[in-house]
Amino acid sequence: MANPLIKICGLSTPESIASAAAAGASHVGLVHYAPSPRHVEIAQAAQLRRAVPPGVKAVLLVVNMAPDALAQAVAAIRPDVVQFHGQESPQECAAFRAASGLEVWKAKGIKTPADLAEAQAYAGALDRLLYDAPAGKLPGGQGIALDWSLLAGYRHRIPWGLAGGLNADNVAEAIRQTKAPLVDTSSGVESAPGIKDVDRIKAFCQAARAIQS
Ligand SMILES: O=C(O)c1ccccc1N[C@@H]1O[C@H](COP(=O)(O)O)[C@@H](O)[C@H]1O
Repeated sequence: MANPLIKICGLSTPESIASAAAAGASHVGLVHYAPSPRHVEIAQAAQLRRAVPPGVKAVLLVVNMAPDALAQAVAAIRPDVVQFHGQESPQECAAFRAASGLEVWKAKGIKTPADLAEAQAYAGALDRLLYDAPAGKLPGGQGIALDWSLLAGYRHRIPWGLAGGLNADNVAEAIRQTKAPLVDTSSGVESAPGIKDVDRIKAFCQAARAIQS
């Protein structure tokens, strides 16, 4: 199995972006969602985006954002990828993808086999589906894992990734069970909500790459 891509999300300082890149992350995420402890304003996100080194993709995470506001945010930040993490429909994702020309991901909360089957309706509308635990108080960033056994052996209709409660201690097992081609973490590499920890980022990336089959 090839090494999975690694996304470290919820970064809010140039130093944490540099740490994630140095540790081997393929993607770094900026959260623009006011209720989140990882929220960054547009101007700050645009500055942080300039700190993302070549070869690492910048992901802008948004939740149910109005199309005009999203277009303005994208124009200012210039992300490589937009990750929708709310109730955005396949039609909305497809329309944004066609209009922006950007790579588009959509996170879906998965609790049952039916949820997983329903998520495949996004095939054709996206570049990647991201499976997460179902929304709680926040739509994501909750540190809660989904039941990985749901994904074991599943025939996905679209490129995908695994999010939700991943950390250095469990990511290897999550990859072993699910064969995830991309793993995504936020709260699992923090010392407190919104505060990224360089050593945890390093340990996560090492553990994600250590798996062989
Ligand atoms: O990180 C947040 O605060 C957040 C807020 C709103 C939507 C999504 C958010 N985070 C994303 O959720 C998944 C799982 O996060 P975790 O590893 O369980 O903390 C991931 O894609 C985060 O980027």
